[in-house]
Amino acid sequence: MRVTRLPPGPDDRDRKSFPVSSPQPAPTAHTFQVDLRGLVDLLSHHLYSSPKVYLRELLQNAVDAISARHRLDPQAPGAITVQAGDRSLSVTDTGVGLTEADVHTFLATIGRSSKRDAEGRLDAAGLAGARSDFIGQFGIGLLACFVVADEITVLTRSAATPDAPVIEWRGSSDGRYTITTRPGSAKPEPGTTVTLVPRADAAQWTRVDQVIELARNYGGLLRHEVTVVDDRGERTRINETPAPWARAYGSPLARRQALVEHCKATFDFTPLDTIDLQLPLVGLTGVAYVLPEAVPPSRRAGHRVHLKGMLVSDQADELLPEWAFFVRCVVDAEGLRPTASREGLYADETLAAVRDALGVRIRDWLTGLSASDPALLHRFISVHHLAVKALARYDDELLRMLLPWLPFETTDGNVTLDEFARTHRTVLVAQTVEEFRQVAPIAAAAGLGVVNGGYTYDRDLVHRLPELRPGVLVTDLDPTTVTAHLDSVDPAAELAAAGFLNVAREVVGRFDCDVALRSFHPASAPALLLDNREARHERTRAELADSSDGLWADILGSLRAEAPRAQLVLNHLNPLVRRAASIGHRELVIAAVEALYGQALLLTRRPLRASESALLNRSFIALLDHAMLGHEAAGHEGAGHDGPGHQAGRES
Ligand SMILES: Nc1ncnc2c1ncn2[C@@H]1O[C@H](COP(=O)(O)OP(=O)(O)OP(=O)(O)O)[C@@H](O)[C@H]1O
Repeated sequence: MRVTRLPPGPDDRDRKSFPVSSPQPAPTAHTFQVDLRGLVDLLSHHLYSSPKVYLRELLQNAVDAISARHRLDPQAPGAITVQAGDRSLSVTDTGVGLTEADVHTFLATIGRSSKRDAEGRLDAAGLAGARSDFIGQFGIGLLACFVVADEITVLTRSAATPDAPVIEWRGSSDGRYTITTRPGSAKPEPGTTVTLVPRADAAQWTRVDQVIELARNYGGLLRHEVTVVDDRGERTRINETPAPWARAYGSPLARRQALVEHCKATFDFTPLDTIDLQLPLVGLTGVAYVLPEAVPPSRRAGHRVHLKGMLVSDQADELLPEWAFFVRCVVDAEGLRPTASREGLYADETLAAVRDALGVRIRDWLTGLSASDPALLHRFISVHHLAVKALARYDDELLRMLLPWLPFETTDGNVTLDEFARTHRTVLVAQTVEEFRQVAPIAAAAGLGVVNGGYTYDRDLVHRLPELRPGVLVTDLDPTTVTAHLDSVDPAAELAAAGFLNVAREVVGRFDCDVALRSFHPASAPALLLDNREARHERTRAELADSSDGLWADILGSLRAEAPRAQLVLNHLNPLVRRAASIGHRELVIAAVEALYGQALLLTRRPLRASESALLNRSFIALLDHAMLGHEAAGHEGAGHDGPGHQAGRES
């Protein structure tokens, strides 16, 4: 390998020097030395993800060489043959070939590429030609061969200079190379053959079955014919051109089936649908396959991106917007830039524009389905409704189009918001799943319409309903709304229970909770605790403010907000509540209220605070104590078969 000595730059002559007392000795120029082994180690361990990239680099050089030859002669043959034997591997192309001078300049100079001009521009003239013809650009690709072999042999004949001799170049991983002129018969036609003898530890990468698999993976979409030949002369065709989505088929159904097969072979799933992708500005074509099963949005997308047919990445999640996690794509593009390892895409403005444009395409497919194939849309939504909801939150048009299809959990069952709003002009939103579970049956019995807003995205989406369906009112479920819709009890019963209710208010008032007596179904439920998140936060804040002092208490105090108090609704239809309302024993009433409150509290399934656990404990002990006292008293009277509740009911 050669390291180019840098000529003195014009700046060296013009550079101004600072005044110094004695003349300085003239600086001596030196040249960087390159330790090729160190460089190969860097590439193999830090740039490339696996030794297998050697084949990609060889295929890519062959493709570029054919492209360069086609610039000279569009009729020239374009074929690549990989010979995979037990002891060596070679890649032969019918490309432009190299003269001896080319070999010194391009092949043997690290970082030099015929695909850029001397200033490093990609749109160089001459052999390089237009950038858009080539995949390579960095001038390091051939080094990937040293990851699997210690020596590379290149036998080449130039098409650009037909009378130039056949050249054999042997490069070694220690940095030395030799050049030999060979007779014309050694390579009768223009083109290049690169041969490697793998090191013992890398032999697995050049075995014929591995080579076929790698060639299919990297080169399955190459536009020139690629064939792998084994020791016995058996030929395996690697690619069929054009790409599956660009071929002509007898019918739309035949095309559809072919793409389904392609998806199965590539991603191992049967797609729900396929979306054609085309962005002529960057020469991109391809297809997005819709996943038949839901995936967590955080899962990496794994799109396959080819540049000019050559696979660059099979994990390119930056190709589509994050929300499009329900598709997997295969695309082939002209105008995207690979990174130097050629295992990812360079994150430039073009990639950002491509991502946006592909996002629009996928969104259009989605919105178009509602008109073209409602049954498919239905299936899609039942699998991917979370993805669609995530998307619809930020996309008004999509929300408008898909709202009629999105399912929500409501007091009418699993229905769409549109359907729900037809029967409930006021839509109440429970903010947590627990709140919904607890309140929904009672609210439904009272004729209220409640949507479970406890799931990700649902609350936000329901609140946007009035924008799309004017006249519908959406409001968060709060305790007073529910209580207002439950049947009130008749004034005489309310009066009779007044003493009991006063004690109850005293007991639960300490927990910032009001008490109401109502009749509601199911009658088996003695009490309902209506509470919401804001009210709870407000209470926690107030508690903290009370227990802190100084500045902290002032800060917490200034955050005070008007939040609805919790409400304990006692059910007058419930026999236990009626009985509790009729007893006059103050301590037993207190224990009963604490127990009713505690039970309603447990049904909310939220974590209990220390004071609430203490209340539950207290009421349990008090009731137990009371039951045993009652039992003893009954024993004395010789009426030991009455249950404790019965006893308690009789005390007055
Ligand atoms: N099969 C080939 N036929 C003709 N020229 C070749 C062939 N393989 C390599 N070369 C020449 O050797 C140069 C260096 O190749 P190398 O693979 O190291 O880098 P590159 O292809 O230019 O860029 P990259 O590092 O991006 O792959 C190429 O620019 C090309 O001029």
